[in-house]
Amino acid sequence: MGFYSQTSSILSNLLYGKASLKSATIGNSKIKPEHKRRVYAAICETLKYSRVLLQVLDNTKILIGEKKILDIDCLVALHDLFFARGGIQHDKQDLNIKKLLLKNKNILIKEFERYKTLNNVKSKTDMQLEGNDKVFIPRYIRVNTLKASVDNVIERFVAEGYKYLDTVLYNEFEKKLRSKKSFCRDMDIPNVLVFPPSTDFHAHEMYKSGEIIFQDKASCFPAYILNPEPGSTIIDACAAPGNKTSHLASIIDNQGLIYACDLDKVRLNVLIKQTGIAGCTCIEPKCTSFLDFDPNSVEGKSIEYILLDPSCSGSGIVNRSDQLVDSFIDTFPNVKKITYSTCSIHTKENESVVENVLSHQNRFKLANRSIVLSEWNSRGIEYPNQNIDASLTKRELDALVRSSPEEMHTNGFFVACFVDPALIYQNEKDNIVYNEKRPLIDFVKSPIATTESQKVEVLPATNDNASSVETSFLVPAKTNGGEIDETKTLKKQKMDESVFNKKIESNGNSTDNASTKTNKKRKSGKKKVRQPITN
Ligand SMILES: C[S@@+](CC[C@H](N)C(=O)[O-])C[C@H]1O[C@@H](n2cnc3c(N)ncnc32)[C@H](O)[C@@H]1O
Repeated sequence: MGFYSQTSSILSNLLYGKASLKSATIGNSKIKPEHKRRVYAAICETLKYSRVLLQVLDNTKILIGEKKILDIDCLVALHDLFFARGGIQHDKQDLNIKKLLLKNKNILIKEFERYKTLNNVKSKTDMQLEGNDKVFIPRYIRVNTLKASVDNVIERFVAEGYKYLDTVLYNEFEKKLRSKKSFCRDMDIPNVLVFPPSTDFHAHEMYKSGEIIFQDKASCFPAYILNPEPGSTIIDACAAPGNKTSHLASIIDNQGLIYACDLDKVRLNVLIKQTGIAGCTCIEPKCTSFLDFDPNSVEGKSIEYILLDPSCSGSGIVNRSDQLVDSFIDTFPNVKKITYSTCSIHTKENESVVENVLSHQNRFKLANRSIVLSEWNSRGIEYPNQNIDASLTKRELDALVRSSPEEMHTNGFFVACFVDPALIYQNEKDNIVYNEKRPLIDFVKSPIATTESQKVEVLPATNDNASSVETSFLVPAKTNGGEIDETKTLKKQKMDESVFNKKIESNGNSTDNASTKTNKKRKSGKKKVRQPITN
């Protein structure tokens, strides 16, 4: 793996708030010991100037039309171009990044000089981020309402000596959650509690019993926005390790049916275990690509809601997300609402995907801001676009939800909500953003790879590492840079496969808990023996 690819992947984790500087560099076993200090120094330096680097890159628009390189991939090399004595490093790796920057070297330097003039920069220090620019991400806990009420959980924490603070807004978290033993209720998402970042509840009884779940606030957005009613039939399309699945189960109060699809058996195994601990009884796990779910089968026709939360950033999905969403939207006849979410901050994986979806089909429209976290201030952003006619309007951008560590104190996140106007209730029809003018463009579908290349390595499925599992999937998995040892991953999956199949077939304890039981919508009272669909 080249130096620039490796450092940019680490940088991306840091900017998303998914790792600390030390653990991502000095404590990172994937970096050769002799390179650790150099990587650490490069990251520190680049982070210091990240604001100006991003701004210059954005202003030059050199990434427009660039399919494989994201802005974050260029930051360390751009830092070297502007600040390092020898400029961009000479070696045989990272050719694409280097080619792009060197081809545009003059434009970049000119824009950098313009930035300095406009911002009255007198020395390098004027361009550095200040100490108070560092991000503050609290420890978020979702109360699992299948097992406990939020009031009861608050009471129990108070009884343990925690100080409950009333009505704290997200922009006051940093100021008010200074004391280790203070906490508050989140004002945006029901049943979410907010603690200081260093809080660790891994050993807490309420965590072990599944009454509280570690889930970043932004990761609660999709299920909350989808808001299915009890009795609904839902696909959680990229479900593992299952935080959003258990959130959906608690929203429908276990009444209904959730097909939880995931390609990765190991991760699906974690989902089965975790949703079992959480007391979910309305989940049917399927070890399959969601694209293999037959929309015209009886099951397919019953689907009303879809939560689509694919892997993003470097996992290879970047140029396919639009097609993935599109293939879902086109096919399921009775789907009325779909959320598309990513833990990415890149417009290519977010706003551009939404634009593509709206440009290639006519059935689904964007749900209006009024039903998509209307009070949330961080919305869709403008993005480099070659096709002005197709670009999202201000109202459409306003219908999208974004979140970032710096501004909103959560991990980086994005959500769009699509609705079928013909299927939603009459009184909800004002909640749609129509854009009649958008020209429809034929969608040329290219084959979608849905197998090994997307699989990511996970930790063993134990209750104790549930939060690490959350971290492991949030950390973008670079497949192109060799950060993941595919052979190891596959071996591990093979080993876990037999355990998984045994569990499914025998309807063992944890499987039982996670399986579909009483479902108001299902007429037959018979218990179905679930079979994983394998590819
Ligand atoms: C971002 S993670 C999902 C996190 C999950 N929604 C949660 O909240 O816990 C993406 C997941 O999508 C799965 N995946 C990727 N492509 C898929 C496909 N075509 N069908 C089903 N699952 C897929 C990956 O194995 C990975 O577990």
